[in-house]
Amino acid sequence: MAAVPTLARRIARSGVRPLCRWPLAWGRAARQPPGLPLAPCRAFSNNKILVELDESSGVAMMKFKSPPVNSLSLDFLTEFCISLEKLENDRACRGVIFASAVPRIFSSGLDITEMSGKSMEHYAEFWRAVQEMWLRLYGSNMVTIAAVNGSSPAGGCLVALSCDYRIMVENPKFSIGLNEAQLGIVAPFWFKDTFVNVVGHRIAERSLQLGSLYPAPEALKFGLVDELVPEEKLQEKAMAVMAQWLALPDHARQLTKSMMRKAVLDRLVAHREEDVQNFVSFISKESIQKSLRMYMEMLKKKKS
Ligand SMILES: CCCCCCC/C=C/C(=O)SCCNC(=O)CCNC(=O)[C@H](O)C(C)(C)COP(=O)(O)OP(=O)(O)OC[C@H]1O[C@@H](n2cnc3c(N)ncnc32)[C@H](O)[C@@H]1OP(=O)(O)O
Repeated sequence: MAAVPTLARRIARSGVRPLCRWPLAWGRAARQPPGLPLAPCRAFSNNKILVELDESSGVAMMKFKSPPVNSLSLDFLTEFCISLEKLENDRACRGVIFASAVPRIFSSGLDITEMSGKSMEHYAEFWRAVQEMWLRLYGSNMVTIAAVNGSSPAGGCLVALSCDYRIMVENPKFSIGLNEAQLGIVAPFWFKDTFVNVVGHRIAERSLQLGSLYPAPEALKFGLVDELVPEEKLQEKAMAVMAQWLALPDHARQLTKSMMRKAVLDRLVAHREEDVQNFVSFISKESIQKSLRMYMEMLKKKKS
């Protein structure tokens, strides 16, 4: 399997820079009365992701900072996996909240430029990184909460669906869903499985066939997200939900999570290379490349 060495090499090459070891403005520091000693907070950052871990609560905040739209490029996915692995191996960390540092967009999904006009080798490397991101996030032992502070189509929706809980800003201009069919492409079986596990078979089947994107209030109606809050309450709400989930013993929660998700994870692990080959042969078809080019053109025209 070429997958593991390739990603491992990219991880080894990538520099993750420690930023500081004291509290930052988003967590306890913001709530702590003045004059009291502050619990330590560790932060690290790479080019596209910023992580702050509050050691006293065991909660990390991972912020996506890859403007203009937090698209899931190969570099983004590699940095995401490195950051998640660091937290997973850190005994001080029990939960992660994911949010965007880019206004109005949580993530625009897979970076279309990684799937268009590139070599077969590139498509294979990119797809392995997408698989790796999902395997690590869906299979994480930590409590994972998506604080969806903007639109979140396709791969962005998958990130949110892979978490344990989703809180979205109540703005109806923000939409979420697996819209792959609108691009003329097909969500793979493990995107579908993850979706079915959240919303059920019927809603997933209809939404996938139509490539539906749902405004936040509609997404709430059928459980694609768990709750809506005003933007200014999002962080506070995510911390409160996290505290609820962390109140349980880790081992009981982790074993339960694994019981619920194992079959779906195992299915990709068992067919990983086949899934890569399937993606490469699908995405390199001229008809699919044409659809992607037209979609990118449509995005550009929408602006003018
Ligand atoms: C057998 C296997 C089959 C294959 C399975 C593949 C599964 C695929 C999963 C995916 O995730 S595909 C990607 C789907 N994503 C989308 O459809 C979102 C597209 N983007 C938008 O709808 C909008 O950009 C937005 C996110 C709602 C933001 O709108 P806004 O008006 O704020 O910004 P824009 O002007 O539209 O975009 C700015 C800039 O960014 C470029 N861009 C947007 N999204 C992507 C993307 N996903 N990948 C790459 N680039 C993207 C956009 O073209 C603009 O570029 P410039 O014109 O400024 O150069």
